[in-house]
Amino acid sequence: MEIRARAPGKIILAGEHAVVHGSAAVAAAIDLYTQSSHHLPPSGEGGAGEVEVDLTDSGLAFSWPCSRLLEALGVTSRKAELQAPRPCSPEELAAIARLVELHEIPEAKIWLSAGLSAFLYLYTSILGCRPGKVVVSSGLPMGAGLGSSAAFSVSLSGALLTAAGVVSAEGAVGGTEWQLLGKDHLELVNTWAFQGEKIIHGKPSGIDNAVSTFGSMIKFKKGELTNLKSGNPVKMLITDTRVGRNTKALVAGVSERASRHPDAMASVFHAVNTISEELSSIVELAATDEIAMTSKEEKLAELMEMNQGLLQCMGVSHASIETVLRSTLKYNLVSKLTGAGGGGCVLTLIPTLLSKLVLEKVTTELESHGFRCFKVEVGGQGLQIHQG
Ligand SMILES: Nc1ncnc2c1ncn2[C@@H]1O[C@H](COP(=O)(O)OP(=O)(O)O)[C@@H](O)[C@H]1O
Ligand SMILES: C[C@@](O)(CCOP(=O)(O)O)CC(=O)O
Ligand SMILES: [Mg+2]
Repeated sequence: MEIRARAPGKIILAGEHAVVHGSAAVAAAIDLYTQSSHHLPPSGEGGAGEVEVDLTDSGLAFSWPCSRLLEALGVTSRKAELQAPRPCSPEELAAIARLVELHEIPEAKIWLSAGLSAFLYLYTSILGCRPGKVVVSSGLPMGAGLGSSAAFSVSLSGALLTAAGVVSAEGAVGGTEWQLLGKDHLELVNTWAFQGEKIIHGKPSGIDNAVSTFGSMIKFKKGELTNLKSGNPVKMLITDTRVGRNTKALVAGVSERASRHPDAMASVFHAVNTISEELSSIVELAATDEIAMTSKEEKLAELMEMNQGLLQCMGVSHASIETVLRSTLKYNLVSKLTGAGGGGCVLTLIPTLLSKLVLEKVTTELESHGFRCFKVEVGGQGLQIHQG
């Protein structure tokens, strides 16, 4: 029996980093997914066998004998904890890191070790040291600000909790083979995925796993989520600068700056909070004619521009991001980084009245710098399950 779960990536329209320090942020799911499938071993294998994970995007697969996992971690899945995950303790994380180190990961792919640790934690906590195989594949660029770490944790948690019989799919997603979970089950998946994000990010706000689990467009503040009903479709061009970076290090860098300049950074975070609040009410306005639409888009663009300035204050912009900003500004288009910054992806707001020709020109110019441009659908479904 195979259980598949797919979870979307996200864009952050306003509020990244500041959201870690309690400000509001606005994010939306995008139609690029990470898929995890869990395969049960043939019945009767009992406690023997292996736990295997195939990370198809990196072309690497890893396995651990169940006896080795049991010896290192003990029986970690306990029924009561399935409903209320306990955070991974430093001792457990160290034991997991030693299990990851048993495999020689090529230096060029060492960033995978955080994802592997999250996998081992989620697998053994949810299914214990039982044999099984998980295959992960993703349409998201990794480490580029589109929330691949959260989509990884959400899809894994969804597949493993379904395999454990703790959550189950109910309604079908119209015209597809995918099914949705009810609200309580989604809440539980989200709580588990947050533990995975903690292993990968260190100190996540929880916004990425929340939007990947629940989908749609959301405002998120201090763990509280508000669904936003976008009055008109929001069109964004995404530019991947292809400059690799690591969210954990960038989040830690902002916290260090905040401890060096607590008052100045508190003002920056406060300003971001105001921008996110304003942006969230503007996206909900339904503009019914061209004049109203243009005015709405101008306001959104201005708020994005202000947010980008504050992200520069936090020290998370990058020369490649600045190149995108300059290139798009030539065409009167506003951009901001999305996610942790330091490279990765940049959003450009595409006004409804923008001609195809201008869009082509700006895309060609961005691609001439070696960047990759693509358009995404914003605000779609969150976690989806397929059993069969
Ligand atoms: N499909 C995947 N397979 C293996 N690891 C993954 C996958 N997706 C994400 N990860 C883990 O998440 C990390 C990237 O997370 P992060 O730095 O937060 O960037 P982002 O979430 O913006 O893509 C990777 O280095 C890896 O450890
Ligand atoms: C910088 C931050 O706000 C978003 C990080 O997103 P990503 O991992 O770069 O996709 C961190 C967080 O909210 O947990
Ligand atoms: Mg991430």
